Amino acid sequence: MIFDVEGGCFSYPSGDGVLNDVSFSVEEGDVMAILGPNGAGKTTLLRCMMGLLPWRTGCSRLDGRDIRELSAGELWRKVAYVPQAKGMAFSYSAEEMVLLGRSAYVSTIGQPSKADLASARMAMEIVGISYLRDKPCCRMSGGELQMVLIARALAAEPELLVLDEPESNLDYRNQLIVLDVIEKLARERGICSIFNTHYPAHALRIATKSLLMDGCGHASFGDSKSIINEEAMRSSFSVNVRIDRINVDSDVFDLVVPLHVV
Ligand SMILES: Nc1ncnc2c1ncn2[C@@H]1O[C@H](COP(=O)(O)OP(=O)(O)OP(=O)(O)O)[C@@H](O)[C@H]1O
Repeated sequence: MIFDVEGGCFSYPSGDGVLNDVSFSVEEGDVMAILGPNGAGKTTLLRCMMGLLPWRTGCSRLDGRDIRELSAGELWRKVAYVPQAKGMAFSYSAEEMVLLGRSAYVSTIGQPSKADLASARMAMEIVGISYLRDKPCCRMSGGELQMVLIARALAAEPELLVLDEPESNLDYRNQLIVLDVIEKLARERGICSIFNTHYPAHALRIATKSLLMDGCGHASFGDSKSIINEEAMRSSFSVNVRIDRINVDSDVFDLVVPLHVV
């Protein structure tokens, strides 16, 4: 699987250009982080790249084919979207919610098959939430719901997962669990993920590639360790940062410390 965007430009009818000539490419096993200040266009980019908003110029391609040429079924069998886990009014149980991820495979009048149920249960096992099977989504914590939404996306057996700020609103433990799941899916199953984040340290922790937006619609793309540097962070966020590394036992961690506003 190769997913790429070439020369993507977009502006809302109301205003200025939000995205100017954005290009990137990811493939099986990659994890890509999208970083940038508030309002830089991260969510807009996610929506444009999946075809939910129309590129003014440029295109998104899946395995070399412009996604506008693909049927909805062809696209959504390969790409799954994980929205932000903001409280949910649905009284569906976790299992029912995860089964919705099979909708690309179930006809509108059909019932989920045994294979659909098996896929849903496997997805819950992969993200470690089998114990939540019967819990109603409306009574879940943000962390539990985030994992259910990731499992729902996985139930579709996608090749590309697109996640909108998957670690926002989560405590330290749940942040690490979500990051570990994304990293493990890439490493063990080759599932590529693209995620928006406000945490550069998270990008350095799990993202092979990063796209850093500058607030004027432009973006730099490349290996995370080369893209996320002190100068680029200062230029993009107008904040001085210190990036350092620490060794803990045999692991190396990148620290990104915001120092002060420029
Ligand atoms: N539906 C819309 N109509 C018009 N302008 C919009 C719309 N949605 C977003 N915008 C504008 O587009 C710009 C980019 O918004 P977007 O939500 O993509 O930024 P973001 O980087 O995801 O921000 P944040 O980090 O705050 O979530 C902002 O100036 C925003 O006000």
